[in-house]
Amino acid sequence: MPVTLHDFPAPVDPALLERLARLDFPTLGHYLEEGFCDPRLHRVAGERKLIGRAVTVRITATDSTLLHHAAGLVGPGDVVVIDCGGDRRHAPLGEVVANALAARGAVGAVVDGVCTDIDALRAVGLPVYAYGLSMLTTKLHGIADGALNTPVTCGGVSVRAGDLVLGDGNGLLVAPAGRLAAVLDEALADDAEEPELIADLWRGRPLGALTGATEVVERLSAH
Ligand SMILES: O=C([O-])CC(=O)C(=O)O
Ligand SMILES: [Mg+2]
Repeated sequence: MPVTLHDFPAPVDPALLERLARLDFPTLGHYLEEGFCDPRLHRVAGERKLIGRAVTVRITATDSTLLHHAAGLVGPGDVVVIDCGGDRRHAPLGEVVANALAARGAVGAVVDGVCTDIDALRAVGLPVYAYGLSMLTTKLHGIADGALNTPVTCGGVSVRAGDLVLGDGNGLLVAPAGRLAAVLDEALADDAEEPELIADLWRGRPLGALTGATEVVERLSAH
């Protein structure tokens, strides 16, 4: 099986990125159902919010040769999404790969597996998401299998090169730009209204009265 190399995706509209960056990402959880990664795939390093364009790399369980190659091709705003073929034992990313990505302007990495060098990774500051940590790493075996920028699976979600990757301490969402753009106005409006909602709660208004839930429950329970 050969190694497959596809082109890098088109750039993402900077205005969309700028508006998404202002959003509290879990607000999207009120509007979307698809694209949320398995919550066990969590942030292990990099406290800042993650937002960028997916570059996908599929490697085999034990061999990260293609990832090392791809690390020299990524650019500003990229998020490297690494499909390890389901492996959760061999870490393909640690201090060196994280520095390689950060040095080229990449804004994050997502490993559908484990990563290593956790203390050094935290010092790099690049947001990294993984299922966990491991001392056992991948090697440069040069196995003739793997793909760059073809669809991969990450956290149970299908990821295409060019999808947007949004992450914070709550988890990860991967979606095409259009799907996010379609709900962004409403989500930003929700965020803007939230301080007033919370202030009303402290003024003594019940949550169900403010959201309409109490009226629904009364109707549903009426005989
Ligand atoms: O080098 C690798 O393939 C994994 C690693 O330990 C690092 O990135 O520091
Ligand atoms: Mg290392």
